[in-house]
Amino acid sequence: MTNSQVAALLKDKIQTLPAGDGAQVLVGPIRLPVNLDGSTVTFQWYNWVHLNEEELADLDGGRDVEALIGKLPAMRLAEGQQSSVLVYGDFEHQEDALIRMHSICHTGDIFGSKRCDCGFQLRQSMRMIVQNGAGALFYLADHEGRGIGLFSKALAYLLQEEGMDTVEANLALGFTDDSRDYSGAIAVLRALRTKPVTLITNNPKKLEALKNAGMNAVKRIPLWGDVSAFNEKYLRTKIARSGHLKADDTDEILEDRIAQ
Ligand SMILES: Nc1nc2c(ncn2[C@@H]2O[C@H](COP(=O)(O)OP(=O)(O)OP(=O)(O)O)[C@@H](O)[C@H]2O)c(=O)[nH]1
Repeated sequence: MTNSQVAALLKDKIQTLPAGDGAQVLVGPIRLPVNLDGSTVTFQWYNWVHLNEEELADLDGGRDVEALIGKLPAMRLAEGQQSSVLVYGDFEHQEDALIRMHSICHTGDIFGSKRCDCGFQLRQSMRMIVQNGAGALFYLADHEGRGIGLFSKALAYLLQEEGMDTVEANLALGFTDDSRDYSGAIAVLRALRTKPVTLITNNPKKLEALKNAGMNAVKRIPLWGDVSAFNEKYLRTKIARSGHLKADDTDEILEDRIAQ
């Protein structure tokens, strides 16, 4: 099959969204049945890659799908990471929709590490979105370790074992506490929905990022849980130093753990 024939099959599922110093090339929707607590739930999955202006110029601003197909092997995409979004229900039209901007956590999301609450938040937010009837889970691949990358997060973990908290460890390695950027995800959200969204997060900076980008994000639902001896300090540091907001029952959730 020629690149032109492949492009003809795919072109209706590929769009280019202006973002920052280039654009996101967004692919989807793709039907994705997911095992959620033993039930099969079908999401619509979208994936995107950021291309800079120079890369876009070779692709007629992203419109030349045939040229894009031809370039894929040389782009070595497996060496970087691409973000994606799982969409559920009538995300474009339902009045109330939940979204989660989930920062990738290799250790928590994939291995089930108990040093953080990320794996719990990932699964729980999927449940909440399905229960709500419509929503979207953005899985942000360039956010590892709050933007420091997996290798640096490994070093930060070692420094934490020497007594530093998460913020001190990031600073000691020459980073800020939090260098995450949401502009790519926001460009995609804008293409998928313009009605208001409610954000699942304990982090008010995420809501601010959406609001500052002009998004219709007014509400926030907290998400605390899966507290254990392994992540209690991490969770308390989030509240004490990183500006995460407690919910009405957060103290109870933390104290319950201690009583166990
Ligand atoms: N630098 C660093 N990053 C960590 C550590 N533990 C988890 N992370 C990363 O933190 C990110 C999640 O950020 P959190 O601060 O837990 O939570 P948040 O995303 O700001 O807020 P929520 O929306 O409430 O989850 C993920 O990318 C994890 O990889 C750690 O000890 N050090």
